[in-house]
Amino acid sequence: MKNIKICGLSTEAAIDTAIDAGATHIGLVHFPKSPRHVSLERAAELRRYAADRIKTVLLLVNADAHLTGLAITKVKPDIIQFHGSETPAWLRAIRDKTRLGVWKAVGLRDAGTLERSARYHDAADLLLFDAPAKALPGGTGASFDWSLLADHQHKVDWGLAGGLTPDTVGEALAATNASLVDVSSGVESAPGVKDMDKIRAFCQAVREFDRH
Ligand SMILES: O=C(O)c1ccccc1N[C@@H]1O[C@H](COP(=O)(O)O)[C@@H](O)[C@H]1O
Repeated sequence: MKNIKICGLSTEAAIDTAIDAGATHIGLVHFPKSPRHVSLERAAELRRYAADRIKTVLLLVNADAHLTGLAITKVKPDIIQFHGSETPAWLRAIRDKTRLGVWKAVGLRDAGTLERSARYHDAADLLLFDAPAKALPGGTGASFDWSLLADHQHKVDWGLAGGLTPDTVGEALAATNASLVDVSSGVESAPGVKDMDKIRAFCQAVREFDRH
């Protein structure tokens, strides 16, 4: 079964919807420039609310050591998703210190970017391939050329993100066979406002793919 991460949640109702719909992970974004930003206090509340019903992923972008430490202590996520230009050494240090799961987002521009992502192989537990960063590093609804991933021999666990929607996720899975899909803006009615019907439809589309 494919893993499903619904990212950028900010309400208890959206967490319940994601769990009921069969998502495996929720994402909480702590990045002030994002329309989905939640304070560390709110992220901690939401994480406590989700408890062990689903894996909680805390998303940070180029946070410094102080903020990263504070975020981990307060929110106590299962996994941290680094979505900026964090280095392999930084990821290794976090993993060694915290024993948390460490995911690294990689903006996939071309085959060269994919080759260079190998530098994270012994630093991250999962690579999340996303569209290249623009004004914001992610959560923009932009997708990329999935054929880049089609015949690649992956050496670590990996997931697919970037512009996925309930209508496109089946095609994306058929093109890439990703074991995890991650969506944010594709299940919203406006930036930062999750749409419960779209969350359900997204999860249903993935489960339909699983069945065939
Ligand atoms: O969701 C955000 O606001 C966000 C902000 C900064 C970095 C990453 C962000 N989200 C991640 O971006 C990808 C793709 O999002 P989308 O589905 O294209 O909107 C996904 O990994 C989110 O976790």
